[in-house]
Amino acid sequence: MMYDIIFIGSGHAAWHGAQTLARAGKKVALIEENKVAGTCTNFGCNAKILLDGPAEMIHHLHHYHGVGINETPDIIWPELMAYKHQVIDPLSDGLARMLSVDGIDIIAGHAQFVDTQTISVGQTTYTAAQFVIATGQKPAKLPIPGAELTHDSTDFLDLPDMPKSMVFIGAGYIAMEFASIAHAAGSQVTLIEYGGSALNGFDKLYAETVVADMRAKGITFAFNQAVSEVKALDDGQYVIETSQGTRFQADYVMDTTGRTANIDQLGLDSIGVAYDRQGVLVNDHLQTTVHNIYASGDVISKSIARLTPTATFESHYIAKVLLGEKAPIRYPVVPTIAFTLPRVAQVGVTSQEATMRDDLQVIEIPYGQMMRFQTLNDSQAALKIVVNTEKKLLGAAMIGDFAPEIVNALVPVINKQYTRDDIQSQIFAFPAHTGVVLPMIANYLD
Ligand SMILES: Cc1cc2nc3c(=O)[nH]c(=O)nc-3n(C[C@H](O)[C@H](O)[C@H](O)COP(=O)(O)OP(=O)(O)OC[C@H]3O[C@@H](n4cnc5c(N)ncnc54)[C@H](O)[C@@H]3O)c2cc1C
Ligand SMILES: NC(=O)c1ccc[n+]([C@@H]2O[C@H](COP(=O)([O-])OP(=O)(O)OC[C@H]3O[C@@H](n4cnc5c(N)ncnc54)[C@H](O)[C@@H]3O)[C@@H](O)[C@H]2O)c1
Repeated sequence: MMYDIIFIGSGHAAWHGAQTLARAGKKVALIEENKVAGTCTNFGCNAKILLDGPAEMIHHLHHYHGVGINETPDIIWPELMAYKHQVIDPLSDGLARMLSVDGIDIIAGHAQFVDTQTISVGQTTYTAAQFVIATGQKPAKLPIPGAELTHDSTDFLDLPDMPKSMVFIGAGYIAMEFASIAHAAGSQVTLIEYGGSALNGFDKLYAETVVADMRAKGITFAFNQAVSEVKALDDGQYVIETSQGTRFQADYVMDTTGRTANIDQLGLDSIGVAYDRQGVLVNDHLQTTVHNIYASGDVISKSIARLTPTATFESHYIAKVLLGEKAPIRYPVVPTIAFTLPRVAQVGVTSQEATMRDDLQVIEIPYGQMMRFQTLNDSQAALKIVVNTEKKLLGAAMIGDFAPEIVNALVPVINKQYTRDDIQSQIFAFPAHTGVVLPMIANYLD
């Protein structure tokens, strides 16, 4: 079969662009070896945020302990997991149906390049004028004895019962988010982190505040410890040893030490597509070292955050390029959120970066303290904003239960370089969190 464009993968890095191209009259196929719709929909964001819901609710209720609420409900994990299956499982077929309406073919199986115009799936070959590698990432496995005894994020999001105790190796996004969920669901949780801090990339103070909050709830952290071996005990538990000589014991061990590009057995070497340890190399048009082959999403070797919205942005951009766009890709600021309890978020220039530059100022706004009638006793809620000498917003870090909504509200303020008047000439609903924070920020703009 001859196509105009074949996407390898069917996640956000693929299907948005595929849809645009098909609607523009191109003959398009997606090749998918697992569930259609990729990681975010099936094994990532969507399932995660659904399972986090009751944990978030309990976290909110805690703010009212002693001031109107005295009991916290329990999470019935098997019931919640059944609900997750009910909501998440049909999404894949739903997307497949939607894509077929646009005339997009979905080919099931593992794709491997034969040459720069041909790809094989099992015994069948398909040709295309252009290809997009959108194969994402897979969970990393530590190269240690007993690695096969550890579990990954996909296993966690499918747990039929919540183990009594869990060890997370690492304290990045996945470990911190899942540890919060597991703890709320009754598990005794320990995180063992190789570095000296959690949530690298987020504001240091806010990341430390989240760790302190999690510790206060009873979650254990061990920093500066490299896990060296995992052993199974006869009673079904596991021992986790570190190079520093510390031993931990738990019913379930999660390897949450990062993710690596899905480029094995794709045949990249044979056709000359270059890659490094981070993924496929691309130019500023997302073109690989082979002119008719592009790459999109998590599989790219890039400094930009590997997130669903960035994968979606790249997918849209590639569709435009394949339809004649000449301009190089220009990323707007990328907001990112760790769905811990409390949440932390970051967009644009970080406060750490700003403190090293004379032309930037960091302003702290402890809005949780200032707006206690509204912030549900979430008194730690706070923002650090970065403004330049022209008093324009360049970045912001924040902590608090409503950080996900606030960070998104700040995206246009940064991208469109809003002035004070741009904000003050609009009416925002009150007492919504964004309706409080935006006018506060306006005071610091010109
Ligand atoms: C647990 C977890 C939680 C996350 N939470 C968030 C969040 O809250 N917010 C956020 O923005 N991001 C989140 N992410 C990141 C987000 O899921 C990814 O950035 C996003 O899915 C990337 O999309 P993609 O299309 O590049 O890759 P994927 O969605 O991984 O899609 C790649 C697809 O390619 C297929 N594939 C691979 N190799 C082949 C092959 N050779 N042949 C055929 N098919 C192949 C795979 O099966 C997969 O379906 C999370 C990730 C995880 C793991
Ligand atoms: N909310 C979100 O947007 C979200 C949520 C989950 C995942 N993601 C995506 O998934 C990616 C992967 O997440 P992740 O949490 O697996 O990776 P990560 O890179 O965020 O964190 C991995 C952590 O493991 C630690 N580590 C590495 N080797 C170790 C060892 N031997 N012993 C102990 N600790 C060790 C690292 O120091 C790091 O802190 C993220 O970078 C992001 O792109 C995003």
